[in-house]
Amino acid sequence: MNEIFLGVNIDHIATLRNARGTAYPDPVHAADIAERAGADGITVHLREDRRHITDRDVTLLAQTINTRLNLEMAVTDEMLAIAEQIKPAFCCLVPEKRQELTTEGGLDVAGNLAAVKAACQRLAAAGIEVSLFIDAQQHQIDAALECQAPYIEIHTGQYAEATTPGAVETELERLTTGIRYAHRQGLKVNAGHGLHYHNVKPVAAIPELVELNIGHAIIARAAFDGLARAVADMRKLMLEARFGSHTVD
Ligand SMILES: CC(=O)[C@@H](O)[C@H](O)COP(=O)(O)O
Ligand SMILES: NCC(=O)COP(=O)(O)O
Repeated sequence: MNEIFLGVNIDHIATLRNARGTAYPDPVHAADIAERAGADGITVHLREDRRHITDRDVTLLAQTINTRLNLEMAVTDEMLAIAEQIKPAFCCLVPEKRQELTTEGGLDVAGNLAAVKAACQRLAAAGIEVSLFIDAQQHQIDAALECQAPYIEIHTGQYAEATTPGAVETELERLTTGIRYAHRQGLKVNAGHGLHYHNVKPVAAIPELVELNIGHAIIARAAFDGLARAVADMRKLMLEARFGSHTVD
């Protein structure tokens, strides 16, 4: 049974900082705490409107973290140029609309094949591992294969927003089917969006998954329990789901 890795998204440390325009809390400090608490990677979403993570944050994180940086970004020349300059370990290409509160769905790779394929080639040429943030739909998975992206990240938002046990089960089955299909095609499969302490275990238990990227719920829990404890508790749940509770201290 393979390990399941935790990418901690620290966007909303920057949301709190930007709320007052202070220098604190600093995402660079948050990344250090998260890594020391067990994060296997740090994820940030550099949005076109810089509503939270800024270019300064991405530059300093790339220079200071000890694990690996996963830069989420839209498929634009501006962001591609930033990625080529920063050279994060990973770039996750995500859809973006200025008016959205948060990411609302997966990237339409199938409908934008030429642009996404060109972006993947540009990032690969810069030595960056590319992940495509997509819904668990076969045609999007097939399009990701056509772009020769080594990774995909399956959008778990609909699963997270399901409100009845039946809907949760239906969404989990849909995720599992897509993840298994993608894995069989040779893709490395991550997942994320909307995962929290009460819905993460069924997703973490899917054996074909490599990594979960989780942010909002961890940062929210950190407001009460501290960031180190919030990260450690999430990682413990994930490992329990994958390996059973007897193996996690
Ligand atoms: C792509 C994704 O699902 C998350 O990384 C999300 O985009 C976090 O950023 P926001 O909270 O600004 O949406
Ligand atoms: N790609 C998902 C991510 O990085 C974090 O999403 P969320 O946990 O903040 O919803």
